[in-house]
Amino acid sequence: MEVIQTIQELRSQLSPRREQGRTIGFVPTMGYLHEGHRSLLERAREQSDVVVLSIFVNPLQFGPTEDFSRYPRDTQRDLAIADAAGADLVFLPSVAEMYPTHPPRTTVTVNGPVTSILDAVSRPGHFDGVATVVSKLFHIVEPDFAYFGMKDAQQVAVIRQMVDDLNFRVTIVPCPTVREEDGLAKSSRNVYLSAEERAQAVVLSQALRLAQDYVNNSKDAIDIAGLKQLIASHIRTAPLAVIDYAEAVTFPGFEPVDSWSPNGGSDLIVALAVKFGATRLIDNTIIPRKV
Ligand SMILES: Nc1ncnc2c1ncn2[C@@H]1O[C@H](COP(=O)(O)OP(=O)(O)OP(=O)(O)O)[C@@H](O)[C@H]1O
Ligand SMILES: CC(C)(CO)[C@@H](O)C(=O)[O-]
Ligand code: BAL
Repeated sequence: MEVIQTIQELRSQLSPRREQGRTIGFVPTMGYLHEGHRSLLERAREQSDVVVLSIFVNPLQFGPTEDFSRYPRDTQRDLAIADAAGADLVFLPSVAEMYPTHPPRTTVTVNGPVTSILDAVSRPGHFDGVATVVSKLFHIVEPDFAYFGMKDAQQVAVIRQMVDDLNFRVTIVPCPTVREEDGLAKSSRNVYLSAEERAQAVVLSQALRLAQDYVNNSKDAIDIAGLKQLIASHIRTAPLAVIDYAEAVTFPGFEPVDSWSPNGGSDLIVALAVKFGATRLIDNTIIPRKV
């Protein structure tokens, strides 16, 4: 496994492989790798000839009061995990390498319903930061396939829209959310949780399961306000939990609806953002329509 810090060196490593007709699979991350990241690398290893991992804590996608400077970092451990999971090249750029002018002179904005709700509202500018860095990384790596986790389902939708609208020649591969045994979605930020917060954080996945059961047991169209109330009441059983949002919107359109029927036109995504102290966790589940 090669560890590369500059754009020029990465391009010169990838060009000959591409010319030999080898497919490139790309897993962009912010590091502090866990089993969720590993599952993306393994999926890339199965599907692509060359697996590229990037580790870059992107300042552009953090708000001024967010955790950019304290975001967990452990490069040596990350490299060992990446190697074991079959990465061929690890791209570890500095902020100056990615943003020679900071703030950057040119950015990418994704518009429409997908960036009008949920994390787009709670984290203003976040998806511009994500779209900008991912488009730069796509231009640098020129992958055939890029792998993203569905824990960040709205991010997947934003990137898919960007890829469609700006004609990137990459196939986005969404990968399922990997969870702890009790259901908590794996996340680099779980490390911030105290023991008490960690124990209570199980309410997120439990609330999603409740939502699924509620829909499965309903014969009629679902009243979304009622569904949201059910989820929120369950989350509030955790005394340390503070709800940022607990929403249910169409998927993949991310459009608000008052009611939803499994016999209707689209799937439903139930999406949560919950704070425990300064730690903000997200999770979601997709409830499919009947086909
Ligand atoms: N539990 C998970 N299962 C599958 N994929 C995941 C999981 N957690 C993160 N990913 C995916 O890994 C990629 C890199 O994410 P990132 O490095 O931000 O990790 P993270 O654990 O989501 O960190 P954060 O604490 O910032 O939420 C993204 O595509 C993300 O969706
Ligand atoms: C896609 C990404 C690596 C862009 O910085 C980040 O948003 C993440 O880790 O999900
Ligand atoms: N996992 C998405 C990256 C972020 O929270 O900034």
